[in-house]
Amino acid sequence: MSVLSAQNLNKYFYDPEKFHVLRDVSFDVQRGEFLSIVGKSGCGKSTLLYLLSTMDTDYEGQITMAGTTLTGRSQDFLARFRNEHLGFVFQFHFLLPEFSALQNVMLPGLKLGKYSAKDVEERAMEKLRLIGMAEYAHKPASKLSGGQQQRVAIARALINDPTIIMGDEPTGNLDRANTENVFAIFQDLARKGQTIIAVTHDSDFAAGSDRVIEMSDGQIIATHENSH
Ligand SMILES: Nc1ncnc2c1ncn2[C@@H]1O[C@H](COP(=O)(O)OP(=O)(O)OP(=O)(O)O)[C@@H](O)[C@H]1O
Repeated sequence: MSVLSAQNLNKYFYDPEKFHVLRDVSFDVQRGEFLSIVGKSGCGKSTLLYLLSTMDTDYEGQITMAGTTLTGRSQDFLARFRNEHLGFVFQFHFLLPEFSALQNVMLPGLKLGKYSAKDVEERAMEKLRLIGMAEYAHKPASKLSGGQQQRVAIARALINDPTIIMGDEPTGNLDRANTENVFAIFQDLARKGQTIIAVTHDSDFAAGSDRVIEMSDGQIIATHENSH
């Protein structure tokens, strides 16, 4: 079953001249699929992810996610939708340094307003356990290593049980050992049925996902299914 459908996405920048950055991009993502988006620097990967994340609404075409048409919706609607349905893992973790790992993971859960603070805390601990970080729950984020911080960022992305996890270079700032660790967490999540879409430059990361979309000059030029 398709959980995301992008239809004929076109996007232009006007800086300083009109630049056609996404050209008729269409694809579907199935529930539980682990999808990588690859391509040379500047081909439009991050721009595409930004559209899919509902953060950029200035485009042509249509995006449907979890049965909901997102194109043409108000900012309030999209903010609520993001909180409920999407989890984000970026190249830089953007944790609040003075807050503990647990508090950082809890924040989007408290913001959603669906569960009591006690329930959010229990859920946050469960997510930290899932990614092997429970023993660091009460440490300030600033006292964790880069790899540990990125794992906490993954737990934070999971707190509201998102329909889709979106990653923009989720291992881009990590050394080899931490890259492998974070990738193993993504694979484990995918095996458990989590839908993941990640932009990556890491060919090993892409090769370990279920399907790879390759972009060039704002277009999809190839799609490969990986057999594991
Ligand atoms: N706000 C903007 N205004 C004008 N041009 C932009 C803007 N953001 C990105 N671009 C241009 O759009 C193109 C696509 O950028 P994008 O960041 O999506 O590429 P990318 O494939 O993610 O690259 P990288 O792998 O280096 O992150 C590039 O040529 C970039 O210079």
